[in-house]
Amino acid sequence: MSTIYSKASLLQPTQFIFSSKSEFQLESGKVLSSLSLAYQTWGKLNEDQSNVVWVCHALTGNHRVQEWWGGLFGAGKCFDPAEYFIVAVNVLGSAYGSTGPLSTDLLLEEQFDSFPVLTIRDMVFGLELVRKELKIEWIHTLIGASLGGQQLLEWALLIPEKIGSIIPIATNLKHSPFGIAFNEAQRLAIQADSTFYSKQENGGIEGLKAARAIGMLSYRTYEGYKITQSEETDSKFDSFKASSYQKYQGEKLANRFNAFSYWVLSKAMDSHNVFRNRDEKVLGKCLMPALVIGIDTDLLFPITEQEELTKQLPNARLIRLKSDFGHDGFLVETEILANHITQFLKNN
Ligand SMILES: CC(=O)SCCNC(=O)CCNC(=O)[C@H](O)C(C)(C)COP(=O)(O)OP(=O)(O)OC[C@H]1O[C@@H](n2cnc3c(N)ncnc32)[C@H](O)[C@@H]1OP(=O)(O)O
Ligand SMILES: N[C@@H](CCO)C(=O)O
Repeated sequence: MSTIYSKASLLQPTQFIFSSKSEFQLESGKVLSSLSLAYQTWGKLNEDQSNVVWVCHALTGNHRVQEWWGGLFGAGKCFDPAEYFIVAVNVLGSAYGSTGPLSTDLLLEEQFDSFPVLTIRDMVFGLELVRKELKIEWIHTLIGASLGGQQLLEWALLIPEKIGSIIPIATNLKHSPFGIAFNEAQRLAIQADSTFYSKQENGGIEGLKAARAIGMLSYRTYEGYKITQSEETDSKFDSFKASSYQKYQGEKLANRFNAFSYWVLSKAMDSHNVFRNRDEKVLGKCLMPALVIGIDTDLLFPITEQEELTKQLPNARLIRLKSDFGHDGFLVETEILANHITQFLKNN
């Protein structure tokens, strides 16, 4: 195990690696031969350890929250590191330093397309290891959207007595048939690239680009594309802006991610079901205040899913966020999000 905890007193985000040489048991029954989790802390843990804000990131996000949620985290923002001790872990299976399909310290039979199936619960057991390493016994606020919200819910069910409040955004209690179908369409695109099976770092990269282009359709909306990708002229019959946008988004992801992690994380998203092997009233034990946020145009995690979540959590309030940007609204509409969160933090 390795951390340099005292560095967390700096007001700059600081990166760490948690590592364990012990086998890590997965829900599938398989084990990972070793485990590393990249994480970041930002701010200072106060004396009574009451100021922890823990962030769970979405599919292709990472632990460096300032890079993708700068509207919520930073000096003068609703989660200001001068006030809060902000922790985020790069999720197990991802591509930003945590154990994933490209980790060279894994056995060969665990790498590339042979990386074992992960579930959201596996990810949360990874978060638990980091929490224990940091000796955090109380999380003031746990926040996460999309796949991050799925982790949040699983974690809140695992340690409800250690969590002060939760902010699940654009997420669900179990992944829908529609969501699984979207993920499968993306995995089919990856599989259609035969280099996915070549046991090389860049394997499946063309497939990944196509997968991202498909994914974008589930993250955005008709209206969003109309606003950003409409042509200025009616004279065109080819080379449309919307086409080059789709290609660009594929390239952009391919430059910062890999097909194997994308595969594994999308499978984990599919696995999400808080009711698996549990009672149907299980949410009743999450008594902490909850600010549930949904986006009115979200196709992938429609607001009916957050309505159901709000109904099942004993102490929850639902905010319906208006956005033209669909599911990705949680990354785009940070000003409105920040207003609601600031109000929630004042009241709890
Ligand atoms: C620094 C990092 O790597 S952050 C890593 C963490 N990433 C994440 O957490 C993932 C979450 N983030 C996201 O999904 C996205 O970044 C979002 C939702 C926040 C915003 O999406 P973006 O792709 O940045 O915005 P948007 O959809 O408006 O596209 C803008 C980009 O498309 C380009 N673009 C727009 N229209 C077109 C077009 N017709 N043809 C080609 N390119 C186009 C723009 O030039 C811009 O390029 P840039 O990103 O290189 O500046
Ligand atoms: N834009 C988000 C979508 C999934 O929530 C991501 O890439 O993580």
